[in-house]
Amino acid sequence: DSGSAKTTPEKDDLEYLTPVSIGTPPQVLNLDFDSGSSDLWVFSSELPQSSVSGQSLYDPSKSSTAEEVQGATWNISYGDQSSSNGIVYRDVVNVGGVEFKSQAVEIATTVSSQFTRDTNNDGLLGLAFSSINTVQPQQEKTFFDNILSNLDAPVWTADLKYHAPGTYDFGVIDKSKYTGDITYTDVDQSDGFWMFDVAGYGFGNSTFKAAPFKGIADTGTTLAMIPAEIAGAYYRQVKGAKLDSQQGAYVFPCDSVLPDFIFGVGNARYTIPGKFINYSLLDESDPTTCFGGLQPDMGIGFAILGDILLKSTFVVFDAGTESTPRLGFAKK
Ligand SMILES: O=C(NNC1=NCCC1)c1ccc(Br)cc1
Repeated sequence: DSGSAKTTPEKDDLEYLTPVSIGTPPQVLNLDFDSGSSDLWVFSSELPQSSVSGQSLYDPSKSSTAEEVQGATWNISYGDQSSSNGIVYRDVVNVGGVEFKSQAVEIATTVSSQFTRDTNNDGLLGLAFSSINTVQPQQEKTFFDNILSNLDAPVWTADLKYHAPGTYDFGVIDKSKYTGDITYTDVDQSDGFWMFDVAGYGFGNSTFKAAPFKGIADTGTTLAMIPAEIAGAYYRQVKGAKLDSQQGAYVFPCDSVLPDFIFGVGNARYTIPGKFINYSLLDESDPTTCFGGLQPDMGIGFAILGDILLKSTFVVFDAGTESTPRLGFAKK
């Protein structure tokens, strides 16, 4: 099997939403594909109306193939302090033409206010490793893990774009989506994430610095959270940039010209255009102050390489054969 699903950015590329078909007859929900978590959960008919503001709801009672997983519950919180929890059904799930008949579909009975406010986001589809799935008492597998043995190749790929729709592919590496070679690097999955070594960085007129640091490839995080000293050195090149102590984030005049940011994977070098790093207005009421797409990580010991970085490349998430999983990066 192989399949391809179009993914569409919300305003400012805050997140990318991908249609997923669940149940019989199919109920289509738009989910946030998240390589930083491993639960597939959806807004559901079981939520109090006060928690729903326009989202599409999965109603298992309307699906002839839905079966409740007796006694199973889930409870997740994300890096941005959002959270959700609920109970578990199994049902047929189809992504871009690739189907799994008994996927754990975690239905929300509670969602935090960030999710309620995010009116087009109907839930998440986790694509990190199944070792961090939160279902209890028996952990469930991710959609990718479930379909892996049926895929023509043990991979999924992300082709995210700046302010434009992209694609998530499963089971195939589409040569039309990248140029040159794919550079692969080993993944350490021990924390359940797609964690890899960034070989170094460069920006503006400074030469590339071979200063390796670890990071996770996280399609569910909007920005790129990098080591604080690197973020500091980058914004020192931006006239008027400052660390907004209230946000704990760098802001700068919106008319700033931001340098490109180079990152290394193995011997390869990839460029995040400065344009991508001029992420958005800090708030709609002040059109002169903008918010950076590169921000300091919170000292958790590794970087969180979210969409700002991922959208500048074509990324292969490779489960590998019996060997270790790996990540591939290519220019596009
Ligand atoms: O939650 C994480 N990624 N996904 C999402 N963020 C917001 C909604 C979905 C995340 C994962 C690992 C680390 Br370390 C920090 C954050």
